[in-house]
Amino acid sequence: MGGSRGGLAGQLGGLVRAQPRASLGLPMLLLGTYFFYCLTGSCEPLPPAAPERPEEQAAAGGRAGPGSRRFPQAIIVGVKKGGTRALLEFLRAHPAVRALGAEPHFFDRGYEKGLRWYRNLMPRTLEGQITMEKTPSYFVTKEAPKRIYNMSRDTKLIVVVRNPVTRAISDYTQTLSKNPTIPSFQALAFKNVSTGLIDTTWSAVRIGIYAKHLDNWLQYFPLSKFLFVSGERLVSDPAGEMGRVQDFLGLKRVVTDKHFYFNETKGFPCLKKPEGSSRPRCLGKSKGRPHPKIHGQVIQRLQEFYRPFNMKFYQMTGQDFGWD
Ligand SMILES: Nc1ncnc2c1ncn2[C@@H]1O[C@H](COP(=O)(O)OS(=O)(=O)O)[C@@H](OP(=O)(O)O)[C@H]1O
Repeated sequence: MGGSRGGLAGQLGGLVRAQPRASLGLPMLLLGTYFFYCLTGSCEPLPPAAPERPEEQAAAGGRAGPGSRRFPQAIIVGVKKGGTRALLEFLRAHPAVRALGAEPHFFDRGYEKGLRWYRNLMPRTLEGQITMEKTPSYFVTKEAPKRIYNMSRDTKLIVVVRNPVTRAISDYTQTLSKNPTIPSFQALAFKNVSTGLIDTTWSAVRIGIYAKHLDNWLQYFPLSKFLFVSGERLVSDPAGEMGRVQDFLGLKRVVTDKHFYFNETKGFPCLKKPEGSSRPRCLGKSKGRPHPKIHGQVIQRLQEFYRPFNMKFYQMTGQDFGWD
């Protein structure tokens, strides 16, 4: 008996003695987990949640809307001045697409804020809906492919491309509108006007060397993850190009020619019923603005400069964009 009482006491004693170890061990484990969590950048304070759409707020009686915030399954990664805003707005007319309106610039300028911060920016989606965002500068950001791959290797990537010469002029037009005292287009485009040497360090020129940038992306993503949208066809045949985009995203072809009309004043296709509105709407004044007149010889020289890069790009993508 005594032995068994001793045994019981011993067992109890063992438990009692074991307790301080357990009570120290658990906080240590929690602390360790927390530090590991912080090291991965996940414990930073979250930004305010993305604003809900009015109809979501109403449906939830003024509280946070239904659905959940997810990482985008598809991103419009480029190119600047390619027609990325038009594509995003056309996609938003699809009920299964929820897209962030502003450009988050997460994978180029805001990566240190962490993936949770990024996800929290996204609009809420319901089952069957996809989340999207567009930031055209990702296409020329060295680190972007790796960062997006680390978020999800299944991310679908859309690139809207446009004749690199027209794209460069469009880019210059935008800079000029913000700063009217900048040098002329030709002064910036050439290193030496008399020899016709192009200045490839000027971003308006560099962005248009699509083959070089695509090469960087192909180190991480196979070609099957990309869709290349023709910026020219997005203007001349928006419904046709949108058909390809919806197929690529695995969506029903809901956005069709019935959604568009050509606005003569704007000189561009516009949506009959944009997202959240029953009235027709064209893109803003900064989209589709007149370009300054550039000398024919300057355009020709640039066209020559881009030709080999364009050929390489057609070869890489298996698509002839008809710029040459
Ligand atoms: N439907 C429609 N309406 C208006 N504009 C249209 C449309 N479709 C394509 N585009 C072309 O989009 C060009 C701007 O491209 P982005 O939206 O990619 O520019 S940005 O990088 O986001 O600043 C813009 O370039 P600019 O013409 O130089 O202004 C347009 O040519």
